[in-house]
Amino acid sequence: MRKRLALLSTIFGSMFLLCVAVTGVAAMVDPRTLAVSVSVFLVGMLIIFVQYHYITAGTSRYLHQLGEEVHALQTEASIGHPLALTVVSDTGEIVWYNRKAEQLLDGSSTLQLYGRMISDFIGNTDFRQPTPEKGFGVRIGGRQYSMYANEYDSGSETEKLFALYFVDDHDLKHYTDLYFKTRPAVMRIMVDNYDELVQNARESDKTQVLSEIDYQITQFVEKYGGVVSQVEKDRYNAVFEDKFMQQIIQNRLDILDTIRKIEISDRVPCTLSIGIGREAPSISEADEMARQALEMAQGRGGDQAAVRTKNGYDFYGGLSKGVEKRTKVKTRIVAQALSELIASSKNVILMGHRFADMDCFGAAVALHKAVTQMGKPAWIAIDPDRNMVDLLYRRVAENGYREYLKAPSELMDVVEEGTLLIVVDTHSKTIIESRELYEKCRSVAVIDHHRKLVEYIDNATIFYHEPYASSACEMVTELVQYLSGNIRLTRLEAEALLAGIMLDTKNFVSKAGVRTFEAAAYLRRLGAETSDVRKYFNTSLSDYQQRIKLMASAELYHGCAVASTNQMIEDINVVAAQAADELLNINGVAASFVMYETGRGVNFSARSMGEMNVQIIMESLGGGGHLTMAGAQLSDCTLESARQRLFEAIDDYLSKNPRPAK
Ligand SMILES: Nc1ncnc2c1ncn2[C@@H]1O[C@@H]2COP(=O)(O)O[C@H]3[C@@H](O)[C@H](n4cnc5c(N)ncnc54)O[C@@H]3COP(=O)(O)O[C@H]2[C@H]1O
Ligand SMILES: [Mn+2]
Repeated sequence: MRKRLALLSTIFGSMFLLCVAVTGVAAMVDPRTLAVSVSVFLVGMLIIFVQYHYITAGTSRYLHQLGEEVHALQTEASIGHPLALTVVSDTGEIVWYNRKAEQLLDGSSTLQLYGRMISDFIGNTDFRQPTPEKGFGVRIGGRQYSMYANEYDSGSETEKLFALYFVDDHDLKHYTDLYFKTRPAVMRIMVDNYDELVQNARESDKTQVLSEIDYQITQFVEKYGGVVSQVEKDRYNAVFEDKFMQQIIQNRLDILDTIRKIEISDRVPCTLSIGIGREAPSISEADEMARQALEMAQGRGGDQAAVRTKNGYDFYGGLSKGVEKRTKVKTRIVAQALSELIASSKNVILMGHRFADMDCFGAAVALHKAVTQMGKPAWIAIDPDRNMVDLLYRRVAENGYREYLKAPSELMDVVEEGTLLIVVDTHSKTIIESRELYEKCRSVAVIDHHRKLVEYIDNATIFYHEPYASSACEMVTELVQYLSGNIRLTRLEAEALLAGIMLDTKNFVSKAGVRTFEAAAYLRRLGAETSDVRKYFNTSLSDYQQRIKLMASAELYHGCAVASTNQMIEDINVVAAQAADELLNINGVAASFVMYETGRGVNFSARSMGEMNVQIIMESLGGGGHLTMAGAQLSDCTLESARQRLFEAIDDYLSKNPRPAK
């Protein structure tokens, strides 16, 4: 409007100038007309002036009126706005509110809201902070609102004002929440050692034990409002609403403890493995996740629960040693499959983990014999300089194996389409002897006894994984008896296997089960003597001295012996492993940890007497292993910060798994 008035004044201005010009010209042509011209000009000017004034006054009256109407409309719009709106001072005092806000904050009472504090309604939500994208979540009168704040700074001395808008999205939030809380979560439960229980329990105990297990599982599921069905004699499937599953997880799956407490005459412990699938887009996917999780829980030795979420796995329990499986049905099936796989391959490469020890080397040597007896060329991939099998390696090389022991790089050329790679004593891509060699081989089989890691070789045709076995050598001793071709091992090969078993069981002290002794007996029959095998473990005087020094550096931390060295010792891997073994002999030591610098970082050797699970502690540092024997490697890390991280890992473990009071 103002623009138009400006236009008008320009027009009037131009007309004025035009009149002056016309009058001037007229006066020059005939001075007599001057008087007339001037009079006409003046009259004209008067009319224009009056007109202009009139238009301006009318316009501004119109504008004023319009402004008032708009103002009234604005006020009315705010007052009657469908959203609740309040204006509060910087301190939170209510200075203005609309009708909706009156209803919202005051209900039916006629109490004035002016002067009351907004915090009486929204609690301690700080509206002065920048409003989050989806508003502040506030709860008023049992309903949920999103509150948006708009700051108004008049610039004057007076304090700031804030307009607060309340959007009622109660239903949206309520039902979203309900959706997440009631989404189905699936649990698969398996009795770890059903067959052993049935075989070993007395007839009179049998039914009682089995019905006790059944009763406890049903009770547990009912307590958390789930439904359960027994799908096989030793398997149950249950479905829960996710909020109850969360409670179950918060209570750290106490059903594991309940079942472990069931007493059986033969002292066979009774344990469960549980797999849980949560946060899946559909129930069938949740079930699939539960299946994978159950497999994982079993692969880690049973007596534990694995929870599969969209981000990976969480584990609970896993504190008992794992129950031995005595039936060898699986071994026979695997042996058959492996025989077929070997028969259909062109050649075979056997490979263990980096810094090969007697367990992986022994297993590789015996399998090498089996494969060559089946008529296929085979090699063992082992770094000749970086291993822990010094004496055994030499003995084996001297006895006809020299041409078959190759560094991984030397074997890259023999890999062809039909090459089979058999990985022994590890199932992790990160600690195998050679990643390049592994990646070049199309066909892979894995034979391992370590507790399952989340990162594992996932493309294996045969994944023979037995966390209950003491060692890879125990597994291979059993396998060779079932492989086709009637394989006969020589005395040296039997010794290599026995060395592996003795290494991993610490001379039949830890993890040695019925099957371990059966395997040892078989090897003994082939001529292997424990006293001869012991010689492969002999160390040099300097290693012995280093070990004593290392042990002397030990300090105690919450029942754990922690020793470390930053000296470069030649056979540090073996020295550290042996020091860790020996530290367990100290009274009151439940676990031992030995740390050593490698030039690239810090390595750990961890051992336990079975009461603490060192696998879990090492796993939190990126390593793994067993309940009683584990390790980890931290790269780019100083000894001191490694020590700190170890202490934190121990603290964390103990806070979740307190040691039973003695
Ligand atoms: N990043 C990682 N991820 C997953 N697992 C990891 C890991 N780092 C280490 N581990 C596992 O932890 C276990 C302990 O390793 P550590 O080197 O202390 O102890 C090794 C080895 O150093 C030690 N050893 C070798 N020669 C020895 C000897 N002559 N005397 C005594 N101990 C010996 O015997 C142990 C054999 O243990 P085993 O192979 O069954 O299992 C190993 C290893 O596979
Ligand atoms: Mn091993």
